[in-house]
Amino acid sequence: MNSLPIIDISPLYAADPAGWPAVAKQIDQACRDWGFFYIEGHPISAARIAELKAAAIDFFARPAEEKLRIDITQTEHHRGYGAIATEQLDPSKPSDLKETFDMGLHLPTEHPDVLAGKPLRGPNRHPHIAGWQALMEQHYLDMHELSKTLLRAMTLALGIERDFFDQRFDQPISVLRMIHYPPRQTASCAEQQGAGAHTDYGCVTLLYQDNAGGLQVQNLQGEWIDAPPIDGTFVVNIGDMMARWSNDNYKSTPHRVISPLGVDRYSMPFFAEPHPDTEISCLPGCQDAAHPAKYAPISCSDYMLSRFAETYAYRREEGQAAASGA
Ligand SMILES: O=C(O)CCC(=O)C(=O)O
Ligand SMILES: [Fe+2]
Repeated sequence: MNSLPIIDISPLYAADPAGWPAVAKQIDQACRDWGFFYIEGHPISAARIAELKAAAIDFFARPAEEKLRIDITQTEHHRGYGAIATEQLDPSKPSDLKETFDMGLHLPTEHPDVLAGKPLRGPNRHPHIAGWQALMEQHYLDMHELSKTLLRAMTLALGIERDFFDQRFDQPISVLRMIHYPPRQTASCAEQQGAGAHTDYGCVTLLYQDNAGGLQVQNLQGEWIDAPPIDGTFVVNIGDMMARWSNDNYKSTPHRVISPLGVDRYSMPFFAEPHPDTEISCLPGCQDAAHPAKYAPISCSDYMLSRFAETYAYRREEGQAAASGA
């Protein structure tokens, strides 16, 4: 087992449900074996992806002072631009050689969640680039729908109500991120990584990667294997919150990015996370007398904040407060 499964999800879009269970079974198996797989046959067009990549190249090439007008470290709601070395995904390595743009569900300042000061709730911060905001907002919605299609397939395999995740992913804290990895400067990857080894915090990640290469996934033997770019696909992986929700039936697998030498790399993960008040407690069907629930229930937002604190120095106090239930 040294290459990730590729699953054609197009039958999930057929009105006739006869083809759904076979796809659900493949997804379920891939989540148990690997926590990682590719999907093809999804509805996101090549033209959309090309437009997004062009937008990413334009934005990240702009002067630092322009990008830093929406500095993520200066916002309460974790939106906007993260300069190189803002994140350190692997604490045993130097900070990540990448820059990022993050957006979420836009909630205006008068929304009750924002007025109540709920973490991760608030307005987006977009660069002033013609067409940018409309493109990103449309893509956010389309990725949200795609993630719900995958989650619905999981409910079939897990034997839970079909709308279990639909309800919980209403008004989500999902994040759409653009990433630019400048070319690696050193021959050895030990001291300079695009993204240090990590597991994702959330439920399901859907990743577009361009054709530069560099994503690696750890297999069961602990070896790093390449997850090469495959045109027209997204790489899907399970995050820690879903591993916890599924009582570790679904795996959250370490991965990293070793940026190529001499080539800029662009990627775009969509991190699907539920509504912040969602209780993450062992899913029905994932526990029995021989396999009791391993994890205490926790709210989605408390879990996310405690994990952010490990990656971003500037969010540490808030994360410690969440972890201690303050
Ligand atoms: O850029 C990539 O290919 C992967 C990024 C990633 O793993 C992350 O942002 O969590
Ligand atoms: Fe990741």
